[in-house]
Amino acid sequence: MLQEACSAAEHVALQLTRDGDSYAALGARLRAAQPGNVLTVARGSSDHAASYCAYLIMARLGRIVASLPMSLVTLYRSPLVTRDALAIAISQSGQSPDVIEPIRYFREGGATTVALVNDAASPLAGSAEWTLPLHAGPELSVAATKSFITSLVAAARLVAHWQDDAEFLAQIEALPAALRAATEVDWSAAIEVLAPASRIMVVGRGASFPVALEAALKFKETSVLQAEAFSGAEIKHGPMALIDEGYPLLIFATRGPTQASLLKLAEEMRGRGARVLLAAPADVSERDLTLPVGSTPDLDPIVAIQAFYVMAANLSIARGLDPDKPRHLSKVTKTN
Ligand SMILES: N[C@@H]1[C@@H](O)[C@H](O)[C@@H](COP(=O)(O)O)O[C@@H]1O
Repeated sequence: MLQEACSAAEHVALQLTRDGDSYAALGARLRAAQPGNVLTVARGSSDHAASYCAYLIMARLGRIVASLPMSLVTLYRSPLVTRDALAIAISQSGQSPDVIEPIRYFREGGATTVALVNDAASPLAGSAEWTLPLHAGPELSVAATKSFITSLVAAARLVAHWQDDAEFLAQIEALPAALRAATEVDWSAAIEVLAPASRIMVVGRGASFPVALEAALKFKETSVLQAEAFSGAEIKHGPMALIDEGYPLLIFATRGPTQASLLKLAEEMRGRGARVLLAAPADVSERDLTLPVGSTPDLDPIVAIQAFYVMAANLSIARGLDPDKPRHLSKVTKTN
């Protein structure tokens, strides 16, 4: 896991040299077609990448995006309207029927279908009209790392080309260097707190919420740690009742409109006795962990999760586990 996570920068660099014409052609098609409905289809870590993709599309293009509810196509056989739709699937393996079947359904119904997929020979890759490979190389560890990071980058490229935004594209080009630097950040303070922990809340908001979801899944998969992700706006609507003395909270306070509210939340939760691990950029003096940044706040989550992955792999080992062999889990899980 650690090795694969640390190789993300080189795979992102490779991805950025590939498929530029396809992304540009897809961007032109989307600007011309102006899809009315946009939906994402993905599972596990890939679904968290899809949440980031949805955030970028909504924030930068103003299009409303929904995550296709599970089972609607595969089990309910619901007669979903496909006209004017854009369906985006994200997957490392491209194997799960509940990702493949909806993409086939939407394609047959005339929608624009896109697969951001690592295995370019997979059934998913063959099902979508537009297949954009992640170029993450073989990923052997059960826990997705480099495929997640390359999915986020592919999502950002898709949006940049859809917007035809040269500035955002240039900012994306700077990601490999930022990712390399992020592998060097020292998050050992988190390991000290979390090695003996039995539960944790992971908090993000806006662009950082997808990485909070991803971090919580990694804690479960590789550290057998009961972890729940919440938006900073949700904590007070119920979850806060769980907070008692020493309750661990990891907060991803990336830059942007939500940062101030997350810093305030950190202070308030400290006041209630929580053991807060505030991950924030270097200019935030009250941080516990330094969050590396990208060239623009919308790319910060990509760099943030890179720093987190290094810590998560080491935490798993500190807890006496093998991050590459989580119990009960498989690399490829086929659900329908
Ligand atoms: N244990 C793995 C997860 O880590 C992964 O995120 C999910 C989605 O996989 P894929 O991206 O291949 O569709 O499948 C499995 O359940």
